[in-house]
Amino acid sequence: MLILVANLGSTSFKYKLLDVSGDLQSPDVRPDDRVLARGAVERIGDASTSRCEVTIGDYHNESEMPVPDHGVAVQACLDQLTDPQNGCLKDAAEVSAIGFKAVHGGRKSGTFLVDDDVLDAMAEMNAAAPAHNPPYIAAMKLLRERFPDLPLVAAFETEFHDTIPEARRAYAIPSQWRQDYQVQKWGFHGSSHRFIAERAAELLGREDAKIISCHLGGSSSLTAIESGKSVMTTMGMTPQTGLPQNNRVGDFDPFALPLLIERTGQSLESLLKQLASEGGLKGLSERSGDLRDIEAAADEGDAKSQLALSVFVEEIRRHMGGMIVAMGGLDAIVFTGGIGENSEVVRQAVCANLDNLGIAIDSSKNLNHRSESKQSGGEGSLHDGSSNVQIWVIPTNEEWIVAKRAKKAIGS
Ligand SMILES: Nc1ncnc2c1ncn2[C@@H]1O[C@H](COP(=O)(O)OP(=O)(O)O)[C@@H](O)[C@H]1O
Ligand SMILES: CC(=O)OP(=O)(O)O
Ligand SMILES: [Mg+2]
Repeated sequence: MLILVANLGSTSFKYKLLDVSGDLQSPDVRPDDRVLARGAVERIGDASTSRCEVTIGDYHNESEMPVPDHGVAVQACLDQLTDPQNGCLKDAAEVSAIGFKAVHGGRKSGTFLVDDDVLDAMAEMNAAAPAHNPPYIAAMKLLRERFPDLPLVAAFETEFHDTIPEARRAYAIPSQWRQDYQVQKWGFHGSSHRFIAERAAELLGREDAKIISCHLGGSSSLTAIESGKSVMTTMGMTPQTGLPQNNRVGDFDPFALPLLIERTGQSLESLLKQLASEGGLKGLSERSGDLRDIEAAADEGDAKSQLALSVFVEEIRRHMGGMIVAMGGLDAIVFTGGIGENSEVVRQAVCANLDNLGIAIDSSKNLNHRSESKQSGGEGSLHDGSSNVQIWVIPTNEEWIVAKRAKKAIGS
């Protein structure tokens, strides 16, 4: 049984075609062995450097081409998959469903077959998730047109956080806003944090561990996980909140807005647009929302890029502290996502000087992680022998979680 999973990130488009036959709970199941095809387009919107990569069976190709938006990326990947020579989707009937790592469904939090009501629910949240929901809706419509007989499944990112206690979900606002308009901390990156919860339990050899999952990428969030369940997360009502994002603001005081309207003469709409596309790491560095560019510039002494890096790290540490107290301890920190998996600079700075809390990173393991974890697909531990808390890098596999959820949603 095959499921195609589409993952439209804020800066990327990734897909995997997965074989989900048989009992997926069995300990013998290895998600990496189930991938029949995968593809990724990075740096979407950064036309000069967008990178496309595709692997279908033994066929592998990497190229650079301008990819201005997710629509072009989805179309390019569909062309690869249906390519008469190397494609593996020549016959759509071979695929049982297309799963989407959908972001904000508002009144719909869970996993659903995509119908007009689901598309409407997502559209109602466009203003809350402007970088995410519109491209998902467009991709769902495109794929529905292209493969009218295939069920489409939306696996919303908020579902994993349904277990967070109310005291950590409620904003201190008039309670009617929460009751009537669901203004609350929803949390996102649920598929990634769930994958980390499952894989970390295997690696630690226990189900009851207290874990901080650091998903750091184009969008970033931390989640505190206790016994496999989300108990606290950094993103709130929308994926603009929590940590500074690539070009979205992160936590911010809404009362700066009336002041800015008064002093700049700009409209609320224009200021919100800037907070959602000119803020975050891009706003701080005035250079780029991509950490690779920021690290390179910081290295050359660029003060704004150095500040962007420091703010990002300080925010991660601030939330980590809150999570350790909320859980009453910590067994493991896991780094994942494009930044978490690749940036030794961020991992080192996040874990620095925490010996008093029993957290000690082995700097040389951290520095050499990329070259030494090739055999294990990028997975590996970074903690020093003296550390009470384990530190891991675990490449995320959001597509695997979405595929499992989609399989259930179509009743298989
Ligand atoms: N080698 C690297 N070093 C540092 N940061 C990296 C590296 N590779 C990717 N990144 C960061 O990861 C981000 C992409 O992360 P990813 O999780 O794939 O994003 P998303 O799903 O949000 O689009 C890039 O924007 C960049 O900031
Ligand atoms: C919130 C979310 O899913 O973010 P991204 O896909 O950009 O990582
Ligand atoms: Mg992502």
